[in-house]
Amino acid sequence: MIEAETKIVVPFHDIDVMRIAWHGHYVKYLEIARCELLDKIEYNFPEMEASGYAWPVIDLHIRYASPLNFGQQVTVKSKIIEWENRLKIAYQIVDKDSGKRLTKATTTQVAVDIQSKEMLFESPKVLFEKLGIKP
Ligand SMILES: CC(C)(COP(=O)(O)OP(=O)(O)OC[C@H]1O[C@@H](n2cnc3c(N)ncnc32)[C@H](O)[C@@H]1OP(=O)(O)O)[C@@H](O)C(=O)NCCC(=O)NCCSC(=O)c1cc(O)c2ccccc2c1O
Repeated sequence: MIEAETKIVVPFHDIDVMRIAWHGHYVKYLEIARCELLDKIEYNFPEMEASGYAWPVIDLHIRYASPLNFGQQVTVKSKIIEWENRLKIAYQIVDKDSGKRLTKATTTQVAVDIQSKEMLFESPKVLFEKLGIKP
């Protein structure tokens, strides 16, 4: 399945009074990783828009198992785990050096027809084509 690995160094402007990454910033780390993953299948935002579908995030889950520290080098591993009816991506944030798992997360996106603004209950053919899978 399609996977990506994205390097992030926890920046000073993301840390809180405990010198760990504030929980809200994780959404950006996932977004950066997701864009890299979607670029791999050439179906990131511009291609989605050109295909006639918006893909809003409708669900997000994050398990903050261990904190991310200021300056820590981490790898966000992302992979597509569902595509038939919705686009679900699973993430693991691991320490770059030790490989220790720090965070688990998932996001779910659904296709919305840009013209009609209606949600599709089955993913459009274009996603299957991008994934190299027969619908
Ligand atoms: C809270 C924790 C310190 C608990 O850790 P602990 O290890 O004691 O707990 P668990 O046993 O449940 O383990 C958690 C997780 O780690 C896995 N694990 C444990 N040991 C190992 C090991 N040796 N090797 C590998 N893995 C291990 C274990 O399996 C569990 O994983 P699962 O996925 O299986 O569940 C710790 O969880 C922790 O520090 N978490 C990070 C918390 C964090 O960074 N949160 C975000 C920043 S805090 C923040 O944003 C924030 C916002 C606010 O608005 C606030 C407002 C007011 C006050 C504070 C705020 C605040 O802090």
